[in-house]
Amino acid sequence: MTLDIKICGLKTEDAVDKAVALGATHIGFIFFPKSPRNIEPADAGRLADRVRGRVKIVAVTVDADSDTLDEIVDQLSPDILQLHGKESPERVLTVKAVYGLPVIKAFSVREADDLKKIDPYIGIADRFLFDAKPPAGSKLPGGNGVSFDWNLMHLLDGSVDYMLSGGLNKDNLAEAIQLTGAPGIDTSSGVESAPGVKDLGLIEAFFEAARNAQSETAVAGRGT
Ligand SMILES: O=C(O)c1ccccc1NCC(=O)[C@H](O)[C@H](O)COP(=O)(O)O
Repeated sequence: MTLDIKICGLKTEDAVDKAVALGATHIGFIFFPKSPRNIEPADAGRLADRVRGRVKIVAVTVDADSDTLDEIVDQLSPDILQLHGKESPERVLTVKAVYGLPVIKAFSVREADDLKKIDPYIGIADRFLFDAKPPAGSKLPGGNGVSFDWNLMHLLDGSVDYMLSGGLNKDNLAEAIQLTGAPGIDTSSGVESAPGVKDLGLIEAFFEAARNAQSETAVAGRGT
């Protein structure tokens, strides 16, 4: 099985081009004004047009109202909506019905009980994204560059499709993949030189780490 790789919080042509050239399956644009990765819908649309059809375009929003979502969908034409706030199952159903797009529902994780919070969304959200709880004082529900205890993922029903997220970088990716067997991974801070500033060298190193981790996992899995 190939690993889905999402590079999130893109704001520049060179970072978009690099991520896609290296094999990103998903790229994410952040629509959250407090984020250093926030982008205007029209600017995101122009960036997405460079690579449309070669990668899934993900719009990341946080408890966005309908007018905000209308504008984002109109200007960006995303393939997927990532809901990274406290959206209820009913809201997810409404969003899916109105826009006809799949939804990734994000959850923040610190302890085992946090994984149970997905239960009402099973059969509603198309995929889950597990991120770390924001550190105290953070203004951001995601993109904080912190990880959670990946061992918790062993508690998850194996049929749940998800992306692992939170503080992933070139140095910890192999361990995260080997420990969780995640079908998808997502990073933002781990490929940045400063908050909101993507680093082409770090993007390259992240994909190299992903390639190495996948081949090691395949070799390890062969004899079992
Ligand atoms: O990245 C942000 O600034 C952000 C702001 C508000 C909501 C979500 C946000 N990011 C969503 C993502 O999918 C990130 O890639 C994910 O949280 C992991 O981030 P990081 O720990 O920095 O790799």
